[in-house]
Amino acid sequence: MIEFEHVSKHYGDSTVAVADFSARIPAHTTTVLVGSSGSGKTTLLRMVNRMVEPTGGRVLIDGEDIAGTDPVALRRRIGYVMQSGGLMPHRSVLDNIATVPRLLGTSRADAHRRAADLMELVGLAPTLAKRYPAQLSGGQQQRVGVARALAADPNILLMDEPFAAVDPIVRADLQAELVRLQDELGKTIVFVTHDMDEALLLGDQIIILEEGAQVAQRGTGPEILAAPANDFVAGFLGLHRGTRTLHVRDNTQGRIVVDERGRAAGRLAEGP
Ligand SMILES: Nc1ncnc2c1ncn2[C@@H]1O[C@H](COP(=O)(O)OP(=O)(O)OP(=O)(O)O)[C@@H](O)[C@H]1O
Repeated sequence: MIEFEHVSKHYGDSTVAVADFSARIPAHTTTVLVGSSGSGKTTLLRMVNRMVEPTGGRVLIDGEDIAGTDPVALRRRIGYVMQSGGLMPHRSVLDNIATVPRLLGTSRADAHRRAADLMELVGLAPTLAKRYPAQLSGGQQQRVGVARALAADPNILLMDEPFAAVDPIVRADLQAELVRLQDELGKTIVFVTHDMDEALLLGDQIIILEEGAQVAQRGTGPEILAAPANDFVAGFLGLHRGTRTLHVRDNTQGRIVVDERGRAAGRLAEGP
């Protein structure tokens, strides 16, 4: 479990990226931080692997304050996937994926074997192993990024808008793959996006952020769809524009979520 306890982040005198944020991210689930540009999502994500140090408050992983851990060691046991892929351009796909296991002392042969398995896991053909990142499509590069993040078998996976730069059809493929992977692997995933549809698809828990990482609402997708907390959330959901395709409907078995054709897409959990 990851816990944010009253964390804040100030830059200089005037920028408050994060005012006062607290949250619990349960293990083996996907939590999506969603909000508009500049709301502090990336800042929060990077606090988890100490790429950003909070100005105040604490971040705990399994009860341990990470301020007392070695940041390099911490980063090697947390997977991190960025929008840009962040692949090393002069290294092959296989070497890119094998990077962290090699740094952790795994032999080259073992690291390559593991990398080949991971390529299969994320849906990359073995024939791509010797290519360089520039010889891959955007979607393939993001798959390499996911495989690399999984290479050291981390419990935690941080994903910062990993699918934002690819076209909508490839994005839908990557999202579906992530759902499948997560079913199989059960990682603790923190996923940042500004796309509410992506949040609804991937998030067991969704935290909607306003400027300064103020929490506008948190809950499951169906909970948020059923009862948007305020106008900001309703606006974010696109309810004012009538563009949202999922709706909540009451039937004899309780409240269900239905898609644009009225087909049931899920059941709304009973509140406490
Ligand atoms: N190194 C920095 N120095 C100064 N200000 C920063 C720095 N990093 C982020 N900020 C500011 O902190 C605020 C939150 O930034 P952050 O990148 O966390 O937002 P975000 O929600 O991830 O946005 P986006 O969706 O555009 O990536 C912004 O106002 C940003 O300009």
